[in-house]
Amino acid sequence: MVKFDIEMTKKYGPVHGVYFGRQPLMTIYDTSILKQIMIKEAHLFPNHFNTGLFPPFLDNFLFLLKDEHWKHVRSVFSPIFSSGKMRKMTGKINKCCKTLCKNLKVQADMKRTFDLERIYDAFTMDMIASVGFGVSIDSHNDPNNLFVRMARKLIVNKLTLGLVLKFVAPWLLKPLTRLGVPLFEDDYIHFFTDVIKRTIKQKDDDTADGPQKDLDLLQMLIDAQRASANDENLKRNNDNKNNKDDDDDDDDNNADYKPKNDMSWNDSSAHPKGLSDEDLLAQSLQFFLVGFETVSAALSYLCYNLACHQEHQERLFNEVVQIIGNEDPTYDSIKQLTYLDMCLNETLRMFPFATRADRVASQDVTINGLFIPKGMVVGIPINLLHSDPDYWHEPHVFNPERQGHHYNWKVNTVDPMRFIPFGAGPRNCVGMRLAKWEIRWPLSTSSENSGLVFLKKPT
Ligand code: HEM
Repeated sequence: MVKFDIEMTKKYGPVHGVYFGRQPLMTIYDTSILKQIMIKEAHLFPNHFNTGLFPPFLDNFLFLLKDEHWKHVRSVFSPIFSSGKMRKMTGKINKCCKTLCKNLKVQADMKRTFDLERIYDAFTMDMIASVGFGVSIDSHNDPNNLFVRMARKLIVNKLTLGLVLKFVAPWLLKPLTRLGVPLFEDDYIHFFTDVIKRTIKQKDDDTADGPQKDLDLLQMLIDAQRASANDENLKRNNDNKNNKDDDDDDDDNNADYKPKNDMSWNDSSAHPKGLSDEDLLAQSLQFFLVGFETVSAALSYLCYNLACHQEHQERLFNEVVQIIGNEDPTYDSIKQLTYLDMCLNETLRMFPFATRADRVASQDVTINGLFIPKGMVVGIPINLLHSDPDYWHEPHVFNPERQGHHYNWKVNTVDPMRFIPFGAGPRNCVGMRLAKWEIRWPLSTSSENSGLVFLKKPT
């Protein structure tokens, strides 16, 4: 994709067009225009492009929601990723990391090469099951577990008759469904609906005995759903976001971004109160859809980079030993691992999972002299922005130092729009903080006693 973007940009300039099916798509490789689209004039580009490649029961997931519905669900959803809430998951995350270390040690003791990506894939599955749903599994050693099988079905999103029809002849979906033709696989939907119902029931039983200590995202989502059903609670929920205790770190690249006029998070007035049950189901399923491959791939790429660069790996190892030692990492101790953060950012620069982002123009608009018609999809070539040699010296070299303070893009050395692995503006990645913790945590656990694997440069 990046090769295609480079060739198109060379041939046709920083603004050029392609078609996605019948949908025209304008790729823009000009950071001053992108800043307007994603941040300053974000209210004119409020939505992502729906390619139509998801089954209908996933159309309600945040990434695809539009306008007021999106605004409402996001305002309910984003507080569950605050640092205060993350801290409450420490026990669960440490448990998954211990399972990971145990599995890595077994492989290392066998003294032969193994597929690290498969191990991180299983670890990410365990994390989502535990942090997302409060379900404790070891999917590396128990790949046939029902929860794992259902989650994988959801992630793989097999091409079904329904999906093909949704793309080429959507008007056929309703009559065929009425005739009972099986169009989509839906056993995993029934499975997760049942998990949610049981969690709600469990939650009601637990609250009768007092508040719970160890929370998972689904429980928080249910809390948020209930709170949002009542204006007073919703206001309190949103006020919490400004509470320093609850949200006290600056993981958010867009932390200084203040939503403009009608993009305000607190505006729930324009949408009916509460989250519907479909919203709740879709938002919990999205932990897999957007939180699985992204985290697993970033972890694997980070380890690949460290394997290829022993000097960086050793510096990171020393930092972990010095700050964490043989203790279990905590939210606050991991925050002190600045070199780890630099290595992660550099990895996300080189290998951004989302090679492209997009926005749809909600009306005719002219930005810096460029006319963008209503309905036009704007393509944002993240990979190209991260790898242009005019801005990143030797872009394909892993150089964590360039992510340090003296190089920091925040102090103008590099335009901030040239490092957007999680997107930018109000429509950026809502799970960014969780994602970064899920990646940093296992690497902070790799101290001697818990089975550090010293990686060898791949041959
Ligand atoms: C390394 C891991 C991840 C990367 C690189 C990543 C990247 C992205 C990107 C580029 C976008 C589009 C942003 C934009 O258009 O400006 C996005 C959106 C989103 N991400 Fe992530 N993501 C990651 C992990 C996660 C996780 C763990 C979750 C949640 C559990 C998550 C939830 C979402 C959601 C819900 C959206 C849509 C937000 C909206 O439309 O309001 N992501 N992500």
